[in-house]
Amino acid sequence: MSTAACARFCTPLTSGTGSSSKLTTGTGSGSGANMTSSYKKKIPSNTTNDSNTEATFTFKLGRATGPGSSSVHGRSSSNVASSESSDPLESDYSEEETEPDQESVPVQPRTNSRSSSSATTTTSSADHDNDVDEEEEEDDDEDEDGNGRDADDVTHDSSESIEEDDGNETDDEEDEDDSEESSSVQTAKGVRKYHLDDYQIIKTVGTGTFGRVCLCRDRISEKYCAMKILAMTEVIRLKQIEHVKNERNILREIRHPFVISLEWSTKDDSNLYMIFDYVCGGELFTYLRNAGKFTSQTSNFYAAEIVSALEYLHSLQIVYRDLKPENLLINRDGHLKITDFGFAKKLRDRTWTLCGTPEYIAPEIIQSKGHNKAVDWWALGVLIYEMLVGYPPFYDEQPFGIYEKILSGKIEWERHMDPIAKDLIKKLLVNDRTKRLGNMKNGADDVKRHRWFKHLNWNDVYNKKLKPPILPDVHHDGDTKNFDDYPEKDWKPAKAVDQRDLQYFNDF
Ligand SMILES: Nc1ncnc2c1ncn2[C@@H]1O[C@H](COP(=O)(O)OP(=O)(O)OP(=O)(O)O)[C@@H](O)[C@H]1O
Repeated sequence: MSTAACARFCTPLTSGTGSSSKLTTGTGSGSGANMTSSYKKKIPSNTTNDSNTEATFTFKLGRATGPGSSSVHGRSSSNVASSESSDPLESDYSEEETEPDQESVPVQPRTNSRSSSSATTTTSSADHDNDVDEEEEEDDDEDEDGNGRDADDVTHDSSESIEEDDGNETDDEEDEDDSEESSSVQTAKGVRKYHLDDYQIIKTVGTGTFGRVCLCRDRISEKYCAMKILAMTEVIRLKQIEHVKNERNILREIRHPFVISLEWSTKDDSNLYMIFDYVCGGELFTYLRNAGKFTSQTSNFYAAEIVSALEYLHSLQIVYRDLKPENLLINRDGHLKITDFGFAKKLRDRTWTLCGTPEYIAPEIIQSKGHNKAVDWWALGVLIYEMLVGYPPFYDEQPFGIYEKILSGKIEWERHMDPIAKDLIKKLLVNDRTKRLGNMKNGADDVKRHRWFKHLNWNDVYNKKLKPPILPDVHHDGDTKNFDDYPEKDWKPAKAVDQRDLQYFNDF
């Protein structure tokens, strides 16, 4: 999330940084959100372009990143998450095999507006050659990956993964200590008693729907960290309790070189806190908007690290559901860290929650068919396209228009696009998820064996042996130049919740 990323975590601000969005929940496909807000966002100066251009964004569903969009650099995308019940705990009813079309789906708009330098981010329509592809091209069936395997030849197996009865049940025992503002945690160096006061808050580096993310410094280890602060009142109001608990629970379970590491989490009467490693290079989104588009080689590097992470998450039956450049941070060493697990979910079967960001939503989510890890492979196809072209394949001013385009299966291709990358994108953006690369019998292996990745040694990818195409301009581990500035005085202390509401977070 970034500035505009005020979607799920919208701590009340008095002005400014994008969290003052007006959010109205609606029903239906998620296009009914009325969310208007605007703010100014400044792209950090040390990325590809050095100018600190300011741009104003309007929050709405969908992001202004389409071809020919006047604000092609900006993104006003929204996260959408469905929930129907008036019970704030029932923000995600996927455990029940609810008839999907019975759902009424209040929308959690996400406002990931982004700005970037106008000098470098204009997507030229001149090199955007509208060669409308009606799903298949003549050579498509002949396309084989490096191992002579054609995606469509792979045994189809929608292999639904297993959804847990309740993704939050497992932690009750361990959580006894975590219900206070301090807790003891076993670390590599022994047991450490953590306390919120151990962290000196330095600066806000990001905002979200329920709060903000701050750079802070651990007074004990002197390490820089990122502290995500979520106002409980907002989490309850937006019925995102289960999503937030999912996020914490899943993050506690996972460890991967390209996934953000959760160090500790706690709460007080007003807020939930999650402490992460601080990733000082900023968002991939910023680099992409400043560059306009990435080369095939650069896109390949980032895609490979994401494939490695998705394979890992899916092996744990975790579906991520929010893949997009805003949620990909670049570390000081140039490697990726996937952040924001607010929509991640442990699966036992399909899930029905409408969530994600319009441009990256898979058709089966729009159609309320129930979805599984295949949605992440779809989003990977969208992401690779966006990296190579500079804007997403399905774009419209309105979310409904985006959804129509996603369902139509039509993609416009640039004439000079790398044909091998194009082949992979086509095999990921397959509407029928049982035929989508990554979601068939061989899982992620089918993606890894695609010709676009054939030069890669996947162990080298995992071990960060590939040379990163971009090294962030960072002077020290606590450098914030790659993030926007947020007026700190705008932050009001979150209201304390009463004891009854506090119980919702007993196991946080
Ligand atoms: N570990 C981190 N290191 C550095 N910056 C971070 C880190 N985690 C998050 N950020 C910054 O804060 C922003 C918000 O974080 P995140 O997306 O996790 O919050 P969110 O509240 O879930 O957002 P949203 O409401 O869009 O879902 C990120 O986009 C990023 O710019």
